[in-house]
Amino acid sequence: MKTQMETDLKLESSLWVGNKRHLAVLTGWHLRWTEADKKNPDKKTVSVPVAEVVRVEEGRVKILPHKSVEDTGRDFTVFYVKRSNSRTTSGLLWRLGQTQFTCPSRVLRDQWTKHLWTVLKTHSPLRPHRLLVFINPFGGKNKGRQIYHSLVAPLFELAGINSHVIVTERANHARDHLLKKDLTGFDGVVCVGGDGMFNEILHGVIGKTQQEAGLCENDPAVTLQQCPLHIGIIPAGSTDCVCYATVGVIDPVTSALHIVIGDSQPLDVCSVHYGPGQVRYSVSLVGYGFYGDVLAESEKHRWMGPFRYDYSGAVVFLSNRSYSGTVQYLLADPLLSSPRDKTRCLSGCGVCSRSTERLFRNSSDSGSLYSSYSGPFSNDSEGEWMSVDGRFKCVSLTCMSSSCAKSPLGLSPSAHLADGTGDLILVWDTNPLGFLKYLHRHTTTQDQFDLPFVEVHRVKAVRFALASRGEEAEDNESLSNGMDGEDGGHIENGSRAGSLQHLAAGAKGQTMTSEDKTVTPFMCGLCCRKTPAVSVWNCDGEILPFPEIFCKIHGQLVHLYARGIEDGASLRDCTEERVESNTTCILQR
Ligand SMILES: Nc1ncnc2c1ncn2[C@@H]1O[C@H](COP(=O)(O)OP(=O)(O)OP(=O)(O)O)[C@@H](O)[C@H]1O
Repeated sequence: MKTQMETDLKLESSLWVGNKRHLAVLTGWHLRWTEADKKNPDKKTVSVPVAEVVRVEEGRVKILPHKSVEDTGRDFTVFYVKRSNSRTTSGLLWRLGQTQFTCPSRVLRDQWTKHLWTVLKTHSPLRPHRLLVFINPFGGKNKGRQIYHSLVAPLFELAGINSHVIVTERANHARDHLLKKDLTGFDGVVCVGGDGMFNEILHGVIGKTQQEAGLCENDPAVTLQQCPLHIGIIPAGSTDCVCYATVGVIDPVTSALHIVIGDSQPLDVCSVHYGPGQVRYSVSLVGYGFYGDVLAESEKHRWMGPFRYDYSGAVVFLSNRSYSGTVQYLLADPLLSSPRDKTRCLSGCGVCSRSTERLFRNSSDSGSLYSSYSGPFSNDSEGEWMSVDGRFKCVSLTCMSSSCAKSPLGLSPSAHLADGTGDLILVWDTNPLGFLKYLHRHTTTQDQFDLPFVEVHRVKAVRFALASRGEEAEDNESLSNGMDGEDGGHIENGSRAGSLQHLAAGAKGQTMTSEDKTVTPFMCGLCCRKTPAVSVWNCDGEILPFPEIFCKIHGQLVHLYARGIEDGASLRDCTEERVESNTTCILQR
């Protein structure tokens, strides 16, 4: 069915592109042009969604090496998003396409530009006009400034975006600025850096929103206010996992174009409450055990650069540790989706869009999540609380697939960006070979959950408590016994029954003793029986100083300038083959 916009705004003319006559058509949704030569059987149509038109300018416009405009009175230039395949990753790269049209008269030219500007305004209400940009000059390979000024700033300028740029001088500079300064007039915040820098900005934006709403973000019972400022990520870090999982490629030009056209991707955020009333936010990994130990170990080897993660991973793997604890989790509705349904959260994801309505319908009473946590377990209206205890290699919670270049499908390949849930992955204690198999599957397309010692649950909240010292001693003993003769199966030394238990007990977080915090030198677990009792939590690359935590997922708390991972196969069918050859691609890296 045609919309009002489509029927009202149809414009069709014969225009020149280069030295060839074309039939150009503008509807409410698309700008299309096709070569008018009836004899040419190979003529192609270029079809650009209006939402992906970056800029329309009168005259013949060139932007490289410097912007120049030649106005003959009959020309106009359209800049738009053009897709191409990436040679290095599986995703689609976005580039700036440019086409010059020549009209038979100035009147027709004015009619075309006026119509294009009108549809652009109507279609893209979220295009930013003013942005606050933070550049971490020391992220990744120290190229943040260069990436921004050579690849991103020219696009912002072309799109008429006014940017206020701050090069950070210390860690938490961006977060403090966001919390303290007046942000009136800004449409969004841009992070030029890696995941650590994004996390800083995430804390600043969420903190500022709650501050202005008069809400106490440390209180897990509070329903946090959705943040009005969009966040854009220009990848310039070492891993750039959040960018990869929300855009599909790590490419500054692609990300800049998503910002320019005002794409909007809602994102779930996990609040992690620990210690006496403290909170941190996570969008990718909250991990205890292996992932906590790898982070703690890698902090000692920062001088190695990004290689420190591989090195520390190997060291921690060889230490063969496992930890006791009790994990309690509030199950999400299994009828809506499942972490093993083999779907992927792609651009326009049905699960996320169905969740949008549900999340906002329930937002008025979602504070009751925490009430269920502090009281006895029950099958309340929010879902079912479950409890398991035993020894784990790792306990991980992720709000997204957490895919990255090294693990293209991620920690939980079917996790959704914006459905108000997270995936809890419990890897029970197993022998080193079994655990290696689990880790290796992250780098392949094999199902990492199809192992007897791994389970995954789609959840809305999680609580982790340490085992009591008595239980732990027992566990350690059974660990040493269980080591012998196991091959890939998990070592049965805890309760996996999913028994319903009382949550009130131990609700207060236990702090680590100084003995727990002391880093024991890692040694091969096969020859070293005494392992430390407590690990640390890795919260999106930050170490949490308390092992007992409560996590709650806040559906769609923030919005990114992104649209989720595009399905390359379907887009290739509908756009790439129809792009004509004389369309130039500028700003190519
Ligand atoms: N000027 C600065 N000096 C020192 N540290 C900074 C500065 N600006 C930001 N930081 C901090 O540097 C940390 C790491 O930065 P960033 O995430 O950009 O790069 P990275 O660690 O190389 O990449 P990734 O996080 O993707 O692995 C962030 O936690 C941030 O708080």
